[in-house]
Amino acid sequence: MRTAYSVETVRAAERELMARLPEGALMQRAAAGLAVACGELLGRVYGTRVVLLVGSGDNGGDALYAGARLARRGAGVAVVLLSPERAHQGGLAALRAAGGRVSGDALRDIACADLVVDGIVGIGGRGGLRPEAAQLARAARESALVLAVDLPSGVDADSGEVRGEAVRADATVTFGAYKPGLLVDPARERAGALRLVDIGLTLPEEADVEALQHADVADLLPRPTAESDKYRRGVVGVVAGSARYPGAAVLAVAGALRGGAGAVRYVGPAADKVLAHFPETLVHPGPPDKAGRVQSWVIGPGIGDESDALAEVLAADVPVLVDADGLRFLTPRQVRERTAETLLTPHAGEAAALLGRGRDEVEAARMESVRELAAQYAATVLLKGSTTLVAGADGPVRVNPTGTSWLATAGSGDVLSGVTGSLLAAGLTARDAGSVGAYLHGLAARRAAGPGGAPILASEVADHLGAAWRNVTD
Ligand SMILES: NC(=O)C1=CN([C@@H]2O[C@H](COP(=O)(O)OP(=O)(O)OC[C@H]3O[C@@H](n4cnc5c(N)ncnc54)[C@H](OP(=O)(O)O)[C@@H]3O)[C@@H](O)[C@H]2O)[C@@H](O)CC1
Ligand SMILES: [K+]
Repeated sequence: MRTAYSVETVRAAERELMARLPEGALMQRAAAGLAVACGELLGRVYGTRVVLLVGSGDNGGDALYAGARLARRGAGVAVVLLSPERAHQGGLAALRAAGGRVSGDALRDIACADLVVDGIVGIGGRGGLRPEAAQLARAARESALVLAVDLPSGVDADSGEVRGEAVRADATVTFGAYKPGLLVDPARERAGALRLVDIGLTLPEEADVEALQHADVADLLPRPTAESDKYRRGVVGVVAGSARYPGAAVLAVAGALRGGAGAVRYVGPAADKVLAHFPETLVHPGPPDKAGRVQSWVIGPGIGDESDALAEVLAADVPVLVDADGLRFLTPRQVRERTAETLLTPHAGEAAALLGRGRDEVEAARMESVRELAAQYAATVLLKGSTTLVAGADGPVRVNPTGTSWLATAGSGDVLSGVTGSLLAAGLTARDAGSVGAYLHGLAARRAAGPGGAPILASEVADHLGAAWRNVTD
């Protein structure tokens, strides 16, 4: 599991450790790790040109000490001081002693640099870059590799929000723990390749944000045993599609058949189309409460105005996943009254409608939005997007690390609903089903898109779910 911790938690852990170590020891650890990462990014150190952008805090201190190490190994190091009178004095002295110099012409030095190190601001930052820093960051981006110290300056460490301009880095070296913003867009996209330098912090067991990795997913995936039959493995009921949108039914069933449940029961008007594609489906014209037993329901993709079916499904005492059209008729009260789990899977536009705000506001503040929805509905919420998030009423927010922008294609959400609902039927909690479903779905899309990337169909994502599953468990 990759974990991330809020600034408050990281600061508390730092204080606790600093009290036990000689002054400056933590910064030296950070700087040593940073210098190694700079060397690796450059390929060689001797004879290279490095520019440090240094702000008024300890983030700049890290950059200065790392710069001193690089200068001692033969790099030409120039520092641009954004706030000369407040720069870290010890770091500046160390850089000078190692042969580094203060830049007299920032833009010219940046134009000749091989590497620009962004030590403008770290976890003490507020808001986007100030104008002078923004200009330097743009220049750096145009002419050199950019490595961010702890965080790309200008991004919010806790939420991943970018309010104004921010550095766009090729790589980010972060200290002690990943910060939530490094895993969540829009900030994640500014961070480039991530590297964690261990500085010896002791962190709480429960993280603020976590991202499943292959091994975590392999542990969570349902596995049939010798005693399993199709009913014991779970039956997922799918209420999807309509005369107008029969394809949504086919795609949701395509996902559900590959999500680990023993059987898929389709309920709705597109049974013929579903059977034509997947003869293994059990079908029923409805209503859902007459369709037979299921261990979970998926409702919503392409159902149009079928609000009666929604009320019936929500009245069932099994986990329910509500997606797409199903979200249009949902009230917080209906969900809060349920005893079994509910998983809502909106994209940003649907989340915005549920929250009564603009889509852009949700995109800009994804973490806050998903947490707020989960609290309002007392449900688990999977917010789809470039970094899909899964949040419950409490506990860490899960970030999906396997997403790809090729997934932004019609019908891919229907496939996700199906596979995730199937995992619910197989007995996973809503948090696990949501995060495992998103993980497999993302991997399947990457496989469908191929190594170089290419447009994909939602049905191809479904076709690759089996390969994604094997990829995780092999
Ligand atoms: N603690 C430790 O043990 C360790 C800490 N470590 C390192 O320290 C970093 C945290 O250092 P920090 O607390 O000094 O804050 P930091 O982020 O450098 O800057 C804050 C200053 O920036 C300014 N400022 C604010 N917003 C701004 C903006 N948008 N644009 C421009 N400037 C802005 C603001 O000053 P202002 O101008 O507002 O008065 C404020 O004073 C951390 O990220 C890690 O790298 C490592 O060495 C490991 C050990
Ligand atoms: K930084």
